[in-house]
Amino acid sequence: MTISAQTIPTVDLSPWLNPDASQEAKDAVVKAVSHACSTYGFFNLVGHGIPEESQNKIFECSKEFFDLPLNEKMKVSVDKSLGKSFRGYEPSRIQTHQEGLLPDTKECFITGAETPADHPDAGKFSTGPNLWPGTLPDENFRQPVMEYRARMLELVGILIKILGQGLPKAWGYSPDVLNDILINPSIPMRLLHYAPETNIDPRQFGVGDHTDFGCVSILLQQANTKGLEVWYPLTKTWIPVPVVENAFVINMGDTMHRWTGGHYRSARHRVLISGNRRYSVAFFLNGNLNLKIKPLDGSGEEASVGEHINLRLAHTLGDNAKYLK
Ligand SMILES: O=C(O)CCC(=O)C(=O)O
Ligand SMILES: [Fe+2]
Repeated sequence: MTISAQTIPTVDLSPWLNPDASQEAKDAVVKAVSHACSTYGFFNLVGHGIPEESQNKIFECSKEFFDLPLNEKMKVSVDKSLGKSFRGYEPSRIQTHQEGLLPDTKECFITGAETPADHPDAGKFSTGPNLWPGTLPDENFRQPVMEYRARMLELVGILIKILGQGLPKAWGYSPDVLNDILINPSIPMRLLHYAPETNIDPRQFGVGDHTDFGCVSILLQQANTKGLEVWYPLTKTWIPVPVVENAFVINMGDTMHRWTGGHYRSARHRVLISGNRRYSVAFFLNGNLNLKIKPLDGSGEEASVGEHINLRLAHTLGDNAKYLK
């Protein structure tokens, strides 16, 4: 038998969201998600109920922000965020994912759960107030960004429940076993912009070969763009992830991989650069940073979610890890 994979699977969430759908139809969603996450670690999600206006709006926000002059963007750069909260603008060519690669060309704007500066945890890793550009009116930027984040949090909560139900029955856990990750979670979101590049060095990527650090990532790709690729170990090839209309790309991160003993795979992926501009939005469920997770298959040691993610991020930042100090 030859193993070939042209692209990642697509899963329709609508039976899960439909109160009139049969139990069989809901079970089929669990099966499809579980299979996609254990085989590829990636899938396209359709039937998610998030209106297209909401998707269009977040791209409008991205364009408004990235069109600002560099000096305006630098007024909210991550080095200005409180302590280790890691919010705001991250310029191009800051993060390097692999030795031998040049730093990523992407620029991004990072937000997280809004924690006021006087909260006792503000300034701890991934925790604190967001930075908002003073020149963009709240109703054009802050409000729609926060609304989109709220929708993503709701969606990731649904995905965690499905993933809990899809764990191997032989492990004997309650389907709620993953739910504690959703208590006061770290949920960074990156508006991403890939400017058109000329004279492309083969060591340069929009985002270099990496795995995500957290539990579940939800990515929205701009229509009619390309560049995202996933590594498929069975064929040892990079599979392109073309944009599927009205779909989110869902992928597993390292924390989920570790927690499930590799059952849900954190797959390597990267973004190629080209002469074309591209926007995307990546929402990451890192999860409750204080939670200690032990591989559910009994395969390894307990680890703290927060320490694991902080170390992984610092590694990719190299000298720029000063932003986390
Ligand atoms: O922009 C994309 O398509 C992917 C971005 C990504 O992989 C990341 O930010 O971790
Ligand atoms: Fe990623």
